[in-house]
Amino acid sequence: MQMKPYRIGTRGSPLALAQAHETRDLLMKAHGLAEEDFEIVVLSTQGDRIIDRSLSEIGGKGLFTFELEEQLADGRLDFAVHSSKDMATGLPDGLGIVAALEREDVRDAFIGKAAPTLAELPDNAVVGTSSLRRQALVKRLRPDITVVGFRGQVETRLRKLSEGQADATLLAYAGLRRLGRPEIATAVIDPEDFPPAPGQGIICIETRLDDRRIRDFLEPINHAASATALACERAFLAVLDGSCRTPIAAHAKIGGAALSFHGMVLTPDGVTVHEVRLDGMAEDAVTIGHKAGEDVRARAGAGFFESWV
Ligand SMILES: NCc1[nH]cc(CCC(=O)O)c1CC(=O)O
Repeated sequence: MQMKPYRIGTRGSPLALAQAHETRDLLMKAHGLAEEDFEIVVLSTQGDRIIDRSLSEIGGKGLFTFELEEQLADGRLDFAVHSSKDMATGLPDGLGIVAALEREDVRDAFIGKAAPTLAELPDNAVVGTSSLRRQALVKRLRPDITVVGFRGQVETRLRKLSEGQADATLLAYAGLRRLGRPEIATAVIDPEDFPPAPGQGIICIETRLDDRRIRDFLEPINHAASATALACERAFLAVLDGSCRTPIAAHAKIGGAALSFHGMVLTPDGVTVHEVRLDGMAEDAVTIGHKAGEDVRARAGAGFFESWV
């Protein structure tokens, strides 16, 4: 019998809290535990506090995890729940992603005020997004469109839309579903045209790699196909992510023992696109992601990743 409650670290945004609760509920079910057996520890991260600049300007993804990782490393937390999409390519020594939950919808949602879909937006419309990937993919499909920075929680972005700061915005459909707000999407975009960020829609759990007890505790809620897709997409990212300013999309589709990978690297203006598709076995997920990354890197040339830094 566990005497002290398991300490789960999370950020405090409504989406982060929904993800922490989902994880706790799965663990309660898997182990026959009660709510009192868990303590949800909410930490504010730099990424939550700095909302007036884009993430690529202020240093990228580790900003959403640093404070959680500090407390993981020194034992104040047992494990932390994250959106995989927000995880840096390299994690601090001694920490690792040890479980992934079943993937939610992988697609991006379009929230249009001027029109319900990207294709139907009027000429020279304005799209609000601070994601370089979404910016590049939008510009690729609609070069006439102007992209403006848009950060903050869902409610903030909807307010900006209603104030007329943009004609449309894009959000992960997974996030809208987890928040119970899927109906605000006016369209859901085909990932073949608009591939997701590596790890999009996958909740992952980070802990100390040497904590056998916690790793065993988390094992029953790990979703094998999800973990495989995540490993593949992160291997692709690891080859390419010279800087967080590179728009990168990656989607590993798992069907039984087979894996089908689709990746893209773009310039932020969407003009230059390097696309890769690679099929293989799910057990070779990391090799496939790595190979796809090497392929894109070779085609893009060394200068590609430094050209706009
Ligand atoms: N960068 C914020 C973030 N991190 C993860 C999600 C969505 C949930 C997910 O992909 O699992 C979001 C919001 C968004 O992109 O709309």
